[in-house]
Amino acid sequence: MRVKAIGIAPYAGLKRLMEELAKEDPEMDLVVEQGDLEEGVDIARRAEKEGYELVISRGGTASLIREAVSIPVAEIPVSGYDMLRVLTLLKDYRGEVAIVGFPNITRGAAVICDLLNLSVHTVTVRKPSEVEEQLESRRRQGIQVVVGDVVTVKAAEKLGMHGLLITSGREAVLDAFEEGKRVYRLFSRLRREASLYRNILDRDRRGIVVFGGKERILFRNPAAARFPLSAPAVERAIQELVEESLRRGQSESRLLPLEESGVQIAAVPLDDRSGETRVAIHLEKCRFAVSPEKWGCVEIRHTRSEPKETAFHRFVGKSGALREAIQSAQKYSEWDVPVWISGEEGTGKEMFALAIHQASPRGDQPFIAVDSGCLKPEEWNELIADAVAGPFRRGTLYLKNAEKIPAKVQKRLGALIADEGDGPRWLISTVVDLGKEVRRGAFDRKLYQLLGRAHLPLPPLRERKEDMDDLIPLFIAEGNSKYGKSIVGMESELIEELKRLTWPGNIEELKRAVEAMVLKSDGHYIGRRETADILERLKQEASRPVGRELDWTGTLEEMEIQIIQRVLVEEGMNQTRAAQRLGINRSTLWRKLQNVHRETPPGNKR
Ligand SMILES: Nc1ncnc2c1ncn2[C@@H]1O[C@H](COP(=O)(O)OP(=O)(O)OP(=O)(O)O)[C@@H](O)[C@H]1O
Repeated sequence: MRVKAIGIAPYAGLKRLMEELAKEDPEMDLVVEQGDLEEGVDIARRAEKEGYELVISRGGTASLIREAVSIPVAEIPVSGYDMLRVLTLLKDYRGEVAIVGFPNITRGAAVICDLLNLSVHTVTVRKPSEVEEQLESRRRQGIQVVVGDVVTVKAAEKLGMHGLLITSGREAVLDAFEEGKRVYRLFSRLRREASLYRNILDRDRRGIVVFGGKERILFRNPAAARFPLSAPAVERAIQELVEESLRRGQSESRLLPLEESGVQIAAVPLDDRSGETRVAIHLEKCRFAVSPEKWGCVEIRHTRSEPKETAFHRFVGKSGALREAIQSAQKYSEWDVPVWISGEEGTGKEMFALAIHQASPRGDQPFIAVDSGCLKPEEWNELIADAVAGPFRRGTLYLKNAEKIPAKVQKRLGALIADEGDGPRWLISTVVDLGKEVRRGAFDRKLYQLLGRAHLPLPPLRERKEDMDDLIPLFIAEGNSKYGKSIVGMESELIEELKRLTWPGNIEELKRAVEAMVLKSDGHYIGRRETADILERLKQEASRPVGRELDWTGTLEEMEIQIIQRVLVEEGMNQTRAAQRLGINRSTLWRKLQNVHRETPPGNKR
């Protein structure tokens, strides 16, 4: 490897020496020009433009060049030999001598003068402009001879003094050649590496932008131009993500709905030992159009605002059923498997799905909740494309009302899940009995079997009424902050009445009812009097069919089971009263109830 180098010699003799030595070095392709200080800098600048890869120069000239160009600069050192040579010359000189120069010269000179027992004044300067001033005052002291670099010698001549130049010897020049080649090799290796990374970044289809202190953009790849970086929503999201990622010292991401499609934005703090805070922003377009008009069916959340250990802390209620569900969900969150959550409307399915996501290793990625009933066929295609190869693949996709997924999509989902390749974590929820849907051919059997491996059945509120003792105060508190009230509780008689209702809309319905009561109440306690109309409405609601509408597609036996279930619920699970209403005796009811339990999906005790 030959190095195309430019030598910049501050004095003529050095030019000659460098040229002579370069001829003997097969790796050195050296052209030498003469130039001191600024003159040398101009030569170096020009040489860099002309494609030279290395500069070799000396002393102050080399230092100035280093500041001005971005190719490596090797310096011919002023060696001990050089100094020794010039001082030996002065050994027998009787008059006084001064050495005037930059620290690189005076430091070594002082030691040598000491060794040779020479009495020489050493004067250190920091700027070329100081040289003349120093020489002037030495001259006034009667000193006639000064030793130094080219600046010193030139100034001495101007003032009528004798200037002795410290010339560089062969060894110093050869040292500089070796140093230059070493630095050049290192430099070109780094440059090759940088160009490799640059190439990778330039071809990345993600937009990549690197910010360094005070929102300065240090780098952006060509793909970044496709993203509206200065759109207010994007700017805000980037700023928040940068702050968040630096605060936590980890990557943070967010899916942002933009006009024509969604964009996944991630902030990655860079630990590049530069001593400067740098954050890379990755931008990736979704194919799935997360447009505002679809916000009813698609919701994207970013959750890692709390430590993942607290994901399940928001659940209120001490019933065994709830605690059991939380335990299973915690277990499922650790495995990256699809989970099927079933339960009547408002039982907390989405809350569980979100908690599973948050507690999982994907918690810092987006959680995308999709209402399966809302999507058109082409939107399913986009959604799956983003799930397989787009930004959704790292997050969690929660498909609610999964019984409404079109048959074709069920098959594709089944194949995707069975494949177990890279892709999102799938969570799905249903309000209907999927087992029965499978039996009547309305749901894909393979998908059902894959989902059944991790099933989380959520019991309706009427089967865990003790949870209401904790839920009611929680919803009062939420109502207080929503409506600016300061209610401290609810009359116990009213609580008892609420517990007697069947709550077909479950926790969601309870929440809305309590909030409505908070809004109506003026005192510190919610009483029955001022909330009588709400209670009445709830009673009417409670008499509507529980769970879902009667399903007329099943067999006679299946419909009988549905009727028994509904009457039982409406009679507050009282079997005697239910049997009376149905016109059968209790033992017949009991026998039929055994069928009910057999028909219910595994673990879903209704
Ligand atoms: N154990 C609980 N503690 C506190 N709040 C709860 C609990 N369970 C559910 N909730 C609240 O009840 C409401 C309904 O829950 P969620 O939306 O998760 O139900 P869902 O089963 O997904 O409903 P749907 O079937 O209608 O989509 C939410 O506001 C949720 O925060």
